[in-house]
Amino acid sequence: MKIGLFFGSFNPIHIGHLIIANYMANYTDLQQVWLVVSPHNPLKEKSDLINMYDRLEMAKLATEDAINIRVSDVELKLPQPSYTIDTLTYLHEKYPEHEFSLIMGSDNLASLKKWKNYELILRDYHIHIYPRPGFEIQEFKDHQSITITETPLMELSATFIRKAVKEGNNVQYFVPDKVLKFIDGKNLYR
Ligand SMILES: Nc1ncnc2c1ncn2[C@@H]1O[C@H](COP(=O)(O)OP(=O)(O)OP(=O)(O)O)[C@@H](O)[C@H]1O
Ligand SMILES: O=C(O)c1ccc[n+]([C@@H]2O[C@H](COP(=O)([O-])O)[C@@H](O)[C@H]2O)c1
Repeated sequence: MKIGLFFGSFNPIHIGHLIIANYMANYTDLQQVWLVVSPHNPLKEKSDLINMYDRLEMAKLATEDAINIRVSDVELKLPQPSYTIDTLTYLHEKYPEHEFSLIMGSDNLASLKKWKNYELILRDYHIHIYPRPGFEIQEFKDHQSITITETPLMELSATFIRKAVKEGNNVQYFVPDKVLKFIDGKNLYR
């Protein structure tokens, strides 16, 4: 099966992520998208990161009824911080029957050279890029491993949502209802 891996902290998952996942899972040649919850992105501060089990749970709640979208907890069991090449190698060995590729925003493509063994990622895996405003696709544009998609965009960030919740603002519709209830029920991000 052709599976697109969408890595993120998902702190929390929001409709910006879900629009990308749905587009990739249902409008491209990918048959499934797996949301891979990263305990700790090697290039990000850990400061306002809530625990990985709550982030995993929210990703699952958000995609319970989704078509062709699954959530993977693989990085929760691997060493931290989570280097994408290590996760790809692990998945490739564990599921030889699947063909894995990556789903990545143009913001991440712009900093790909800082990733561990990025040349190996580019050599061995296909990458589906979606545009992020402010991050023009320049480098790697014509690389054989890169496909640029026309994904609809919703410019929302988890940072915006965390700040809004902290300030007592209403984030209904920015995250799915089940995620909103989970955040309220556990008093997260206050
Ligand atoms: N609104 C959005 N539209 C498209 N892609 C997004 C959006 N928000 C985040 N992404 C992408 O989703 C991936 C996972 O993102 P991540 O979980 O770090 O979320 P984030 O909203 O960017 O988080 P934060 O604000 O905490 O940095 C990243 O590659 C990021 O570029
Ligand atoms: O492998 C790396 O070196 C690497 C460096 C930076 C980011 N990543 C992964 O990319 C994913 C999305 O990154 P971000 O910055 O949008 O949160 C996240 O899950 C990280 O684990 C991976």
